[in-house]
Amino acid sequence: MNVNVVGSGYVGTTLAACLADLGHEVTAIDIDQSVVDAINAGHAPLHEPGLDKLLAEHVGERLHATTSYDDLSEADVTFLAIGTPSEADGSIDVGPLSAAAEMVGEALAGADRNGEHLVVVKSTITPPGLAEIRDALVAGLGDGGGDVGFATNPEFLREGTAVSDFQDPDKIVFGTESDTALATLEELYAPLIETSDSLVVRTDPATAMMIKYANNAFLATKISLANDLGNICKEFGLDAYEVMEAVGLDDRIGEQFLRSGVGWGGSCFPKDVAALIAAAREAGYEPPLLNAAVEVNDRQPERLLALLDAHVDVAGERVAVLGLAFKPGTDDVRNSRAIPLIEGLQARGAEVVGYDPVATETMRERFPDIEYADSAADALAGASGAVVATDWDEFAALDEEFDAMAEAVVVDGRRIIKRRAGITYEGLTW
Ligand SMILES: NC(=O)c1ccc[n+]([C@@H]2O[C@H](COP(=O)([O-])OP(=O)(O)OC[C@H]3O[C@@H](n4cnc5c(N)ncnc54)[C@H](O)[C@@H]3O)[C@@H](O)[C@H]2O)c1
Ligand SMILES: O=c1ccn([C@@H]2O[C@H](COP(=O)(O)OP(=O)(O)O[C@H]3O[C@H](CO)[C@@H](O)[C@H](O)[C@H]3O)[C@@H](O)[C@H]2O)c(=O)[nH]1
Repeated sequence: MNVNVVGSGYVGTTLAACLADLGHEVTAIDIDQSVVDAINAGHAPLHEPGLDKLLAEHVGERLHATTSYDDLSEADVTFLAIGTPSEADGSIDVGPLSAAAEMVGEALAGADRNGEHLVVVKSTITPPGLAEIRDALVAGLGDGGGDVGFATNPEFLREGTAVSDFQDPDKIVFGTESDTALATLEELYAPLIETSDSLVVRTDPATAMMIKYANNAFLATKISLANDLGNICKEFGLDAYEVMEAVGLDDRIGEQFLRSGVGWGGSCFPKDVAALIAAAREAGYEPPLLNAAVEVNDRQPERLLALLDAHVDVAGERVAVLGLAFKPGTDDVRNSRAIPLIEGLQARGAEVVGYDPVATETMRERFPDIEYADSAADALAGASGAVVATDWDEFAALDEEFDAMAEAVVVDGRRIIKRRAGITYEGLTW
């Protein structure tokens, strides 16, 4: 099939590359010329393992990128993969997605088309917010929208494993309101459905989006519960990892997303949980459990710093922050737990030095004035304390690097550092 993907961020670029890999002709559209240039040069505009390889394989063949909406109507399907960032009250800013929907409508209006053109919302948007996107599309179409369909197809990929998550998902959710739209999405995904064990969920557009929010709310709350229990374990002098490993053996609970520590960050969990709370509140319901999940998460960085305070007064001292990305495998620092840690250290008068294997430049945009080291060893040299915000594998191998610290106090927010003689080691929940 012939497909447009509007928006070439983490989701859009992965979607475009993976659809090309499934055999479709794909046009990636983004308003950012540098993003388009990177894709056309066969490079991912962001750090995502496996994406460069797919782009190099398909760019110039079945995949190309452009800033122009002019030829959009030649495709059968247009995905919207635009960001839906948070507003101050937690609700999402639908402006960019709305604008893109209207631009798609305008590009489709009156154009010669081969049967129904399906516009699919891939972005995460609350069920009540969906109407605004449809309205924007209809406004763009004007009188020319007779055979344009509207659907949702929420995305469940994780950053750092986006390509493999897309290629082998647990489930694929189609939110459609006509047989034609459902048939189009099933044809598009057919190669993937045939080759993977993915379960297909067929529902309406709003329910599909609620599934996405419920999924993320459940996972974020699961981690917060692990953190709440982990904090209790720490007070009792027990190891939360030993406890939760055993708890996870229960099939009804499952072993994943029970790793306690400095909490959940990233572009999705904080934003999506906040958006669901805001939309529920707007609809007249205040969700106590989701509010508590956020509260537990917000407190973890300060609990970590309190453990550091118990061993060293960091005012005027050099303190290393190991890991800046919100999780390993990505250069994304959106809502990274490293951010409140850096802010907390700065508030204590510490001289912060950050290190991350790939996220230094993205964090530099957020904190231009702290020092950035080229290696964990350089960050630790002369430091009077170290805090661990990201569980990059390379941190597990750190050993004699701690000997170069002025005071070897290490507070681990991710249980990645090996305890050894000569360092004062504190785990957040163990
Ligand atoms: N990042 C994830 O892991 C993930 C996973 C699942 C779902 N989502 C959801 O998917 C959506 C996209 O997330 P993302 O992280 O890929 O966003 P992103 O911010 O990385 O990328 C968005 C892209 O859209 C482009 N853009 C903005 N307006 C445009 C327009 N009018 N026309 C064309 N391009 C335009 C931007 O230049 C940018 O490159 C969000 O709703 C997010 O919640 C994200
Ligand atoms: O046991 C765990 C698991 C994760 N985390 C943290 O939780 C955050 C999110 O991790 P993860 O879910 O792996 O990454 P994301 O890329 O944010 O993916 C989530 O958000 C995406 C965007 O909506 C969804 O598509 C995915 O299904 C969902 O897992 C990170 O800060 C992790 O460090 C923990 O603290 N403990």
